Formats: sequence, C-alpha cells, structure tokens
Amino acid sequence: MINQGYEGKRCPPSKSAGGKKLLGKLDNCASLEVRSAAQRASTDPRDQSRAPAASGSHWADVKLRNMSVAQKYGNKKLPNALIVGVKKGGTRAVLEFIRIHPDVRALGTEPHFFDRNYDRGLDWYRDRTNTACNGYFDLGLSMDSL
Ligand SMILES: Nc1ncnc2c1ncn2[C@@H]1O[C@H](COP(=O)(O)OS(=O)(=O)O)[C@@H](OP(=O)(O)O)[C@H]1O
Repeated sequence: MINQGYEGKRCPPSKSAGGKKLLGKLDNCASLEVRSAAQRASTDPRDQSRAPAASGSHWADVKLRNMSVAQKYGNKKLPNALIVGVKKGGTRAVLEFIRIHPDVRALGTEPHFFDRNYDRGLDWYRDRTNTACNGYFDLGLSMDSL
C-alpha cells in the first residue's frame, strides 16, 4: 500500500537526522512546486487571452469544472496510507517507526479529517497533506471518536 503511484520523485534528504527530520514541515519538497491550476488560470495572461475579456468568474468556473484533478491540484496528493487506531492503542509509536523511512512523509499533527473535519472537504484535507512526495501517512482517526 505504501508508495503506490510513486513516479520517481523523492523528497531531498533533510539536513537533520533521525525521525525528527520528517516531522511537520515539508520545506524540503518546496522545489516540487505545488500551485493550484485555478490560481494559474487567474494569473496566466495566455489563459485570459483565450476567454472573453469581461467574463471573469464564469469562465473561471467553466475552466475549473473541465480541469482534471491533476490540473486542479498540481502535485498535491491524498495520503497513500492512513493509520487508524483506538485511543492509547500505540498509533503514534507506529507512525514514528514508519516515518523513519526516507520515502515517507507524515503529518506532524493528526488532521482528524474523517471524524471531526470531514465537512471541511477534500480541498482542506489536501492542504493538510500538502506534498508531492509519496508515502504520506495520515494519523487522523481514532475509532473511539467516531
Ligand atoms: N510498544 C508499546 N508497548 C506498550 N505501550 C506502548 C507501546 N508504544 C506506545 N505505547 C503506549 O501507548 C500510549 C500512546 O498511545 P497512542 O499513540 O494511541 O496515544 S493517543 O491515544 O493518540 O494519545 C502511551 O501510553 P501512556 O504513556 O500511558 O500514555 C505509550 O506509552
């Protein structure tokens, strides 16, 4: 299940050593630019020249609807794996061991997407898991909080 969809991109190794290097921030992946195509469409003069000048939001909506997921979200990917467990079941320890692997990026904090933040939608979730790297773990759900 890990690293499905791996396309040869690896996050450069971090300067710090050990599991701590993988905590939280993903600055190491910054070179793999993640920018929504919606933003590109609104700033790219080539795109605007193809749409009628005064049609602003309508054409932006049409473009967004016709975009593929990859075009919309760039390199942002949903997690490849989730860790699910009961409270005090040791899920944090599992994550800390797995995230030592150099191809794994994991969230620093638990997003609780499926139990508490589901209403915020996938865009919100993608923003939390903002990465172009694979093997993203989401320690986001405790069975006892459902
Ligand atoms: N291998 C192993 N063996 C026995 N106990 C272990 C192990 N790994 C983690 N732990 C203990 O699990 C507790 C943390 O569980 P969680 O990571 O699920 O915590 S939490 O519910 O998300 O807060 C936490 O227990 P407490 O110290 O009582 O809080 C850890 O000490």
